[in-house]
Amino acid sequence: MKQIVLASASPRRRELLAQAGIVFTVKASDAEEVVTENAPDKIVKELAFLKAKAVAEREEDALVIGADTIVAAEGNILGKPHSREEAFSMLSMLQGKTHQVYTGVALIAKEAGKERLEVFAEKTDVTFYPMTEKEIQEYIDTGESMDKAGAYGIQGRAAVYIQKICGDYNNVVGLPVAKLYQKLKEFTRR
Ligand SMILES: Cc1cn([C@H]2C[C@H](O)[C@@H](COP(=O)(O)OP(=O)(O)OP(=O)(O)O)O2)c(=O)[nH]c1=O
Repeated sequence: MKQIVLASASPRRRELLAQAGIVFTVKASDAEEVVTENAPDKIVKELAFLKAKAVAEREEDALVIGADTIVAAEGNILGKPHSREEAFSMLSMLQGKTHQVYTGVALIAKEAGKERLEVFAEKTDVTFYPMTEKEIQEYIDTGESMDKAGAYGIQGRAAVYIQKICGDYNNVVGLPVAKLYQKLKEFTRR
């Protein structure tokens, strides 16, 4: 099989892909993340594609994987917070309710001058217990908010506020490895 390249700077995506037993190299994407879509599943697919494309342009014979994660809550699209205040308002929106986490994945295979593309999105519902203002402030103090969509990481201290999830846990952490593995099987068979 041709070389697999993960177009991501995210240590979590790296760990999840390695956990799936996939051998790969990492080349962080410098894609400009410009969104033209409105629906959350379309946004993550668009961004995953842009990230994969930026790396695939520099490859001759490789299968490049790009991914993007966002949170959708009551019509709002939440990416990474830019400030403490923004993190506070995101978590205030999420506490005591159910929201959706979307991860888009783009696969671009380049071989003998030809290019093939597969893009998909996976959704997971996440329900938060209610949080007091003090708990939200204390959570932000942990420093776990800033590099994560929706200002929380299910895999860290925020775990104590997760009442339930419906769907793939790994999708929330940033990469739906099970679906990706299935898609990779199909993709490399073709
Ligand atoms: C909701 C949630 C998000 N996240 C993370 C996954 C993503 O890494 C991040 C969303 O940012 P992304 O822009 O999807 O990815 P990234 O900038 O971290 O990495 P790259 O673009 O180089 O691939 O939020 C968690 O780790 N845990 C969670 O519970």
